[in-house]
Amino acid sequence: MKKVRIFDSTLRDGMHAVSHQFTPEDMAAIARALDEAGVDTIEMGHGDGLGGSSFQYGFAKASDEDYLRAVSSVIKRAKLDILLIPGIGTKRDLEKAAKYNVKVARIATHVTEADIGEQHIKMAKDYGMEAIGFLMMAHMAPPEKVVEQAKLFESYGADAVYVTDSAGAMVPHQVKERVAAVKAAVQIPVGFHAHNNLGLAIGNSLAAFEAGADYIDGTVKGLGAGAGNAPTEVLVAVFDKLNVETGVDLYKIMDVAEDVVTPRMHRPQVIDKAALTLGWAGVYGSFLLHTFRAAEKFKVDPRDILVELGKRKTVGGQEDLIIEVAYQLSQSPK
Ligand SMILES: C[C@H](O)CC(=O)C(=O)O
Ligand SMILES: [Mn+2]
Repeated sequence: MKKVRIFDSTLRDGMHAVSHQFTPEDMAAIARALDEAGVDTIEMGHGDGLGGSSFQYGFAKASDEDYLRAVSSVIKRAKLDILLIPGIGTKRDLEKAAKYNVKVARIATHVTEADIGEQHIKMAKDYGMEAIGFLMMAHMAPPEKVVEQAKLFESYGADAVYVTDSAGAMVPHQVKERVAAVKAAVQIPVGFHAHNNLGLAIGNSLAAFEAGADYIDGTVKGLGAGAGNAPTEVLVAVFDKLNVETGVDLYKIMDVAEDVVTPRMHRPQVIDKAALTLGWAGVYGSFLLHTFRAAEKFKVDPRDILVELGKRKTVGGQEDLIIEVAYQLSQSPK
């Protein structure tokens, strides 16, 4: 029987959908339920990774350490995972994570900037963690470039590498081309992380699996940045129909969705016009909340801001440009 490893990021990407306001108790309740359902790997933390709680990225309800303590104390089977963007998270954050039995560190860089993750991959390995390179905004680079960058991560000692559709901007053939090219070029497992801005998160995840992806990301109820991610419970059902082993109990993960996560959601996870614009314009998912705030402040249509950010090919870390774009749009003649 074929197998796929499911990474659930409800407690990390899902934090974007609740403005990073899950409490440590919320996280512990969801983590316990995911663990009992058989999810292989559970990612947690601020939506922008360790160290993300800040004026720039939005303050979380609690500190990284409070979340780590709460979640690590309830997990029995699953591997605990964190995401770290070099520059937002630091060595000290990794050190903290190691103290709380974190087993997997995903080091996230823009798709053309794997080199800024070299030290962090090595540090994570030194802490005995599984270290994974996470190439964000993969739609912005052609397959050859994604391969070049994946090979860099492999050369730094990464245990796996991800093709990440941060903007939910890819259609299935683009996912297949990138995943298949990376799979053919590296010796390590390849993962795929979808966003649902074009309604393709499940379809793209399947395309990735068919192209050879070994690891697939989901979040319960699809909770995540923009229109969210591939819903874990749907992934489990679909893989089951295809006779692909996930290790996750389907009824239990459905129950996690309905009984544990839904009551804690701030709004339904839908493809609204802003999220659809993110996918269509190819803009970074975590820009959405900042865009709403700027649109409100400068009285402009959030879609105009997103389209302009797409034209300027903005990447994670350029959040301050959102204000600038909103201001400029508010000054331009109607
Ligand atoms: C920090 C981002 O939210 C990482 C991620 O999940 C993505 O790029 O997608
Ligand atoms: Mn994401």
